Amino acid sequence: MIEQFIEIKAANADSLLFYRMGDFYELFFTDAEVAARTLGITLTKRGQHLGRDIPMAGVPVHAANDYLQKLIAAGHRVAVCEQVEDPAEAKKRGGKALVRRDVTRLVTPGTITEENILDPGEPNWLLAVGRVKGEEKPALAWIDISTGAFRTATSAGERLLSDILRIDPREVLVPQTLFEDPDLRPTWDALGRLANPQPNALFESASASDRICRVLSVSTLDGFGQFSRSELSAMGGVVAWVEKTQLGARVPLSPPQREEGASTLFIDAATRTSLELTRTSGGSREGSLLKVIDRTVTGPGARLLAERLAAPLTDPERILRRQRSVTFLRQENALRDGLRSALRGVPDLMRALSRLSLGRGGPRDLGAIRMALSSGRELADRLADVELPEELQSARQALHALPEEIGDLLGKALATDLPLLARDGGFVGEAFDEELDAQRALASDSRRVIAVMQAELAEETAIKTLKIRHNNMLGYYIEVPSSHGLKLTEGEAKARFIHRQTMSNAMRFTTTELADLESRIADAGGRALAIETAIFERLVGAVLEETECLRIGAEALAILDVSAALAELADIENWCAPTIDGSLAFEVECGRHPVVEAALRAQQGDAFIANDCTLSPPQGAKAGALWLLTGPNMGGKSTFLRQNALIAILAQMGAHVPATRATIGIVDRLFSRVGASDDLARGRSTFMVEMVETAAILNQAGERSLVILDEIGRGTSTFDGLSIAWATAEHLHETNRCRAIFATHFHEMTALAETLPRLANVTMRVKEMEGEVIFLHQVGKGAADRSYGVQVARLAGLPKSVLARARTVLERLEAGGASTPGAGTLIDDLPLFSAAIRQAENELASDAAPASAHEALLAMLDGINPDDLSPREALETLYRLKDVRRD
Ligand SMILES: Nc1ncnc2c1ncn2[C@@H]1O[C@H](COP(=O)(O)OP(=O)(O)OP(=O)(O)O)[C@@H](O)[C@H]1O
Repeated sequence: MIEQFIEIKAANADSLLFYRMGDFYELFFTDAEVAARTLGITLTKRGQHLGRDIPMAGVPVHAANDYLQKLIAAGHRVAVCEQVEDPAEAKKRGGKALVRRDVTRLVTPGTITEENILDPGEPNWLLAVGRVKGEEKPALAWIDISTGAFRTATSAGERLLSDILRIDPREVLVPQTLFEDPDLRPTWDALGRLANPQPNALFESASASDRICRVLSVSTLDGFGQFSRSELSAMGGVVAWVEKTQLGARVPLSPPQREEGASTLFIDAATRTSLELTRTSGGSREGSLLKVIDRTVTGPGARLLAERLAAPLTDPERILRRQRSVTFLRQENALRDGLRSALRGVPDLMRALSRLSLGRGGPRDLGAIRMALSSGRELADRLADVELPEELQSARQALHALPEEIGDLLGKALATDLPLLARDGGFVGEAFDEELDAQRALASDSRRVIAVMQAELAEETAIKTLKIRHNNMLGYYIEVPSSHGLKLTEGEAKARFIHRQTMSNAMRFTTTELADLESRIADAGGRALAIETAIFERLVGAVLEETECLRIGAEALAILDVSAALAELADIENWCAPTIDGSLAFEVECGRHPVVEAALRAQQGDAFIANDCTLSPPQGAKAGALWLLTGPNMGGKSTFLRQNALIAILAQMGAHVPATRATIGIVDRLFSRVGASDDLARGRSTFMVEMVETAAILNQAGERSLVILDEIGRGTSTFDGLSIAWATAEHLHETNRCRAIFATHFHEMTALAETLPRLANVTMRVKEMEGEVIFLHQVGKGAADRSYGVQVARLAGLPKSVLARARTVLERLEAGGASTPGAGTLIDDLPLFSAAIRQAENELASDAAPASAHEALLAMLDGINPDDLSPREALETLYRLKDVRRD
């Protein structure tokens, strides 16, 4: 057996092998060790191989899905190996012949379909990258086999990572040569375990067309548009992987849809992470913008919302088409409520359809389609006779076009309570199939028929205590007390009653009639199941015939859900419909940050303070404005920066926005540099990360971009930082000419307003009362004169002694007037240093023993608090120490 395992494992080396043995999937060797570690199951051993114990671990078949889920989540792939022949067949080959086994399915993160493994609100994209020689730009193709969605796009080297992150796939297939391309190394490193290198052959562009045509059952791809060879390579790769993992099952793919690069707002990887659109920077959905705005009531709706949020549009007409649906449903309260309650509980039609198509579906999936069809009809009725905006009109049309006859057929065929698996039977309702009803009647009538037979036999034999019973060994039998048993073994009765067993106090018999009845009952059960299985296949076939129509209907349901959800959100949260046009305007009146606002509300803290933002080209100017935002720590600068970026995203995804009024001239690229984090894995310090991201912005932002920059240059010395921030602001203004907000603690930069005409100074207001600062969170014209860092440090709980010392240092620094006075002056002025130095100098002057000079230096060192020193001050202190030693 272990030889069979080794052979199958060798063909699936990069997967954990689930090897079916009875009611368990067993894992052996290192697979067993990995599984035991990941799943917390017991590691045992079974036999020996090459003189060593074979490690083994197993999971029960009935609970395999839960274990699969954990292994997939941990980034593993699993090959499920089943028995592929009847044990009886194997026996025919010889007593010891092993039952044939083979891999029947490869489970990988991007190819799962199980309802309990999938998240209902998230798509499960499998993505492939392709790039052929002679074509510079890599292409992407991605499929969600749980719904059949199939997309493709052309990317570019520098934006490959951001494009991949926008799609947010569960698995990324990469041709081996691209995986080894040093230029793309950082992309694969950033993707980590998601990237799955595969042999180049999988991505052969020449054979890709045929493969895709075969899967889509078409003779040519021409009808779907012209694809580049790189696109074909990516599409071929992703389709080949689906075929490989699904091992021949028919995948219900929809025709490939091309996404034009310029049609979506470009959001680079760092921006996407820092804005926490669909996940927080910690990776969780909780606390993301998506979580806060999601009011959808169905899984497909939640997925569509996430998709729209991840890829806002850049065509005003397409945006407005979506926005009009939201505005309409916002006004039509009653209709919206009705739609939402009808949508609640509508099952996930596409996922059910996909499972049926892959041969992994069951009666409940048919039930889901039955229910989705009847809900679709109900929703279409609700929308009938209403004057709808264009997008909703198309949705209504799609719902009207849903195949009524399939709904009726399923309605008639299916019972109310449905089992998970077809082989469990009992899912076809009564009066659907005569033969089935007859067989069922026979099976269920058996009790009555047996009771009648028992009464007749008791009368005939005059044995009142005669019973007909059943057990697994004998099946049905007649039982009489021993005292009567002999009667049945003599005379005429002997011919009729066939002796089966003698017990201590009873004897058991059967008759030809009873045996007949028994086999009829057993057959009836089997026959009923066979009829049901055939009906199941017929129903699945009929449903799959209508795949295209059902898919369009499912999309319509998702669109209704998203539009109604965004309308509900806008209504409850009091958002406004932004004006969208092709200008360079950016006007937000009373804008809010939806996530911070929700958090403040949840904490029952202060109300969120709304703020205006105007980045439209100032009078007479051709390019947008640059706001230089100063203000205290904790004043709300980052919140303000982010909220304006989020408003642009929400506006361009077609939603209403958290403001009282907004006009957004299309933004084509959005960049943000907010918050600092190091990237130790890639050997980059915090400052380095900041500079790399700033470089990306300065090199890419154009007139139509929106840029938000938070505290550029804080990770280095004051002068260096200020110089970089200064030059960056000038570059943004003069060269990039984009709309931008630049937050900084370098108050010196406010002087730039004198030379840069489109730059305006704004500040977060604070009030000082009895030495305390009160953050007003209000943005107003002008510049801040200080950062209130020490006050914020107090709020954070820094020790009192440190705060007192910091205040003294600050006072001296401010009195000095310069931004970084020489540390020498400071040391002289501030008591701790001067005391330490004086002590050291005294001790050296009095010709103290070297030990005491040493101690004096130690005392000086004790007096230094490195956190309080700027790099320059630190250097000066060092010289000072050296000087003391020289003296
Ligand atoms: N407009 C607002 N209304 C009410 N509270 C706000 C507002 N903006 C920010 N806050 C509150 O102030 C906190 C700090 O905001 P934020 O992080 O934006 O400040 P900051 O100026 O960027 O601080 P730092 O300079 O220290 O990074 C937020 O967590 C939030 O609780």
